[in-house]
Amino acid sequence: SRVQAVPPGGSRCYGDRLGPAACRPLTPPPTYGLLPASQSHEARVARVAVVIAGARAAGPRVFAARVSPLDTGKMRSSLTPLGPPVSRDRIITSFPKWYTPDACLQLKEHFHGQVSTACQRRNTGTVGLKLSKVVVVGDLYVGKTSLIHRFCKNVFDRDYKATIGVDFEIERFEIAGIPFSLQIWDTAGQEKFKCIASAYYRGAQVIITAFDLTDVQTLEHTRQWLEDALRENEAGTCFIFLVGTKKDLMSGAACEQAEAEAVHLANEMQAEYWSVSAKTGENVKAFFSRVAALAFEQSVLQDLEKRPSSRPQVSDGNGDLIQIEGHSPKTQENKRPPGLGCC
Ligand SMILES: Nc1nc2c(ncn2[C@@H]2O[C@H](COP(=O)(O)OP(=O)(O)OP(=O)(O)O)[C@@H](O)[C@H]2O)c(=O)[nH]1
Repeated sequence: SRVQAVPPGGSRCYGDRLGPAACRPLTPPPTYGLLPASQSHEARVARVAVVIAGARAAGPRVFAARVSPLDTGKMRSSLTPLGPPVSRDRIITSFPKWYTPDACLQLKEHFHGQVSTACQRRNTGTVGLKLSKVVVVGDLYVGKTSLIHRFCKNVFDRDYKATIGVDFEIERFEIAGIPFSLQIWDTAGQEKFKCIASAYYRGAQVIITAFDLTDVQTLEHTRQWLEDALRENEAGTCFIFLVGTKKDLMSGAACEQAEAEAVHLANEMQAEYWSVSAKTGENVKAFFSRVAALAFEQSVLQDLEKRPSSRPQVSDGNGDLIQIEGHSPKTQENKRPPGLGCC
């Protein structure tokens, strides 16, 4: 594809086939994000176009490096608790439940004991200041963008506008009294944009593989999407979700059949299964609350694990205390590496 110039304030569009009308408008970069807030929106749009153009010439790695979501240095400062309070429906006080016990990552109903204690003592380290990365992948037209927009903006657009490359939203929560943010990456399902989108898979704490409940082929393709996303991440570090979209278009036996197939595949993938509808909003909030809670808990546990003082101490026989190396603060409650299924 040829790289096109982006008109000031116009759409993000650099494919041959898609005209500006077919493209999603560029989300204005967040002020704490990748580009200086002092620039006008037009200037920032133009700069994104330049970055994209450079990246297309040099390959997706460079693109990822230039605007890497892992470069959170600038983001941290603005994610301090000084921001506006989170909206009520982003406040999570009890551990959100799974969709089905037949394919869920954790069957427990409460936060891990050590996490609850750390939250009560406001002793969650840097967790409240970090962004947890969530990547949404899946075939074109399955409804990835619609799902994200329903959750983040509470809107639904019936018209299809292909995602070009990637886009992201940041959603702030308060979990067990601690601020927590998800950075939700929407990736393009179209094959020709895959190389750009895949440059953003790295560093994901959560991978959401989406398929259309009305199209069984899109379910079959989720294996490949997951494989591609996992290739960019360390084994066993990601929570995996399999999400069937457009639930409003399914009912009765057909829905049960589609869900049964999906649950079967979710178990093979070690994923948690959810059915949602971006159109009606069914299960959308519950799903993202579950994502946020699992990611939050894992982040707190990892933070506790890193602290030398959290390691248990035993006497060395001479009256001195020594720390037990490599001991995890996790208890029986959470024995497996976070991210692996534990039903
Ligand atoms: N009925 C119904 N339609 C939906 C739902 N979610 C998405 N759609 C429609 O499905 C089409 C594709 O949705 P998108 O969200 O753009 O799909 P996408 O997966 O982001 O597509 P790409 O950006 O090309 O990867 C749009 O016309 C949406 O209106 C849903 O829950 N119910």
